[in-house]
Amino acid sequence: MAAGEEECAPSTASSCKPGSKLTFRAPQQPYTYQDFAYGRLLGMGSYSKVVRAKKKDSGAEFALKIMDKKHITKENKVAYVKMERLILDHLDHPGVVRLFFTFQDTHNLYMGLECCHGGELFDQIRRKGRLSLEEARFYAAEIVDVLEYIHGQGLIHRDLKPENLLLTADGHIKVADFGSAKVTTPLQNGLSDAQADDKSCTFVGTAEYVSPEVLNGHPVTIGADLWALGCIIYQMLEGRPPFKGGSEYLTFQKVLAKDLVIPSHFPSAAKELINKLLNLEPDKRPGAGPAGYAALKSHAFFSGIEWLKLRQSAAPGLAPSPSSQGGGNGAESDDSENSDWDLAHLGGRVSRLDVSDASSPMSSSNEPSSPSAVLASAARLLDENVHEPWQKFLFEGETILASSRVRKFRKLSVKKRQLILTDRPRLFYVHPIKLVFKGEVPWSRDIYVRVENDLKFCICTPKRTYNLEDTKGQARVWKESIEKLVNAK
Ligand SMILES: Nc1ncnc2c1ncn2[C@@H]1O[C@H](COP(=O)(O)OP(=O)(O)OP(=O)(O)O)[C@@H](O)[C@H]1O
Repeated sequence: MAAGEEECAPSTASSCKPGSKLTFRAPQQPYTYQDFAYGRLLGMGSYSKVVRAKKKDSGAEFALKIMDKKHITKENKVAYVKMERLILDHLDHPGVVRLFFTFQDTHNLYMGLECCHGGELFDQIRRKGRLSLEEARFYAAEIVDVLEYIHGQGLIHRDLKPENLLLTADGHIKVADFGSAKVTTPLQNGLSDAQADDKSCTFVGTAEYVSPEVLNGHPVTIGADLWALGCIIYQMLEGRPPFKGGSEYLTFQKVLAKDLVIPSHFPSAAKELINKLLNLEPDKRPGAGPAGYAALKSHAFFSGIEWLKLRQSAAPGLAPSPSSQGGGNGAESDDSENSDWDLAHLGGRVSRLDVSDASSPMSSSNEPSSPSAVLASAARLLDENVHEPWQKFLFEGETILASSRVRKFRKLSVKKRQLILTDRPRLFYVHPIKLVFKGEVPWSRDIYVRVENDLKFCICTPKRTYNLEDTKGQARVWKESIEKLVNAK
């Protein structure tokens, strides 16, 4: 079979006929993970790790998205992965993250993506508190520009949120994560939405950005992405999303009721646009009506935007991550001149940056050997406080590996708890003030952690899912810490 051609597997998510040949712009390559040197962890998704990687022979740099095959199968995400691969292969726009190649080995699937050094828009909002009108206008315009393209290609993203809007080193927006996308018109590569699990009427997306019609089970239209755009513009200007309850359920109630307060400091054009985008009727949102995108692009909020020169114009400056303060343009640190680009470099860092796990080919003899050694650093990261108050809950010889204050959600209640992970291993929570033992997450090799964003995460056990929020935004560190221990031999 020629490079770039792949046989269409019978179970593929696309509608192509089994046995027919697909030609990919981003071919499946015979690479192995040893063909790359690795830099820092760029991000964690619910079923992937994304790490900076450099091809050893060419020096070309990528964001390598690594997906554990077992996890994907267990989580029923096979269709999502295939969908994302086919869509990224098809899309060709400066505002969409480019896919260059894929490869696989026994444990993992890999996607070689264009690396977005500026990180997530989510982090820019968090670091700056809120964005200025000019910054918000620029980012919103770039999002509109790329949405017009995506919708014009017959696709609906369905999970637009600041975590999926990445930034290049010079601060331009790139949309990522097309795993939840819906195809409304079959693509040239044969992809249609004839997925086994037709998701057109099911809830897909993230609570804070999901539109009311999706919650009501109506078929999704491009209006769903325009609703999310309204939420994102609000969040850029205010620092938090417009609909946010104490739990997912309460967030949904706010969305359904359009329980919205637009802050008085918003300029009137912003207020008006947000209100229009958050119209309860999807086809009344600007961009979704008969006038198409012209109605959106000509709105007063975008006055002064030169739509055809957006990508050539100077983007807002990036706020650096706290760890890279003091140098550069705000793009994430660990630049190629200074970093080691090898596995020892990964293993030498705290577990947050250690993207390998014991069962994957990313494991290396350079890694600290004992789980405690790896996790000791994570524990420091999670909680600067001494572990003194929690000692009374430990068995003799038991050591705390990680501990931090969390909010624990169950049904409609929210409780403050201290979550504690030990080397036994044990994972339990206590009342942080009364110092009373409150419960334990039964430990098993089937535990895994789903990260929703920096704050929110779920610890999933075969019998129960624990919905938690780390008040210091260390959800990803919890995932790394717990799963590292689960996978430890
Ligand atoms: N090309 C890239 N360049 C830089 N960072 C990236 C890139 N792609 C992904 N990331 C980082 O990795 C994170 C997870 O990636 P992605 O959203 O694609 O994973 P996922 O498993 O599909 O996630 P989700 O849980 O949102 O479905 C992103 O939020 C981002 O921080």
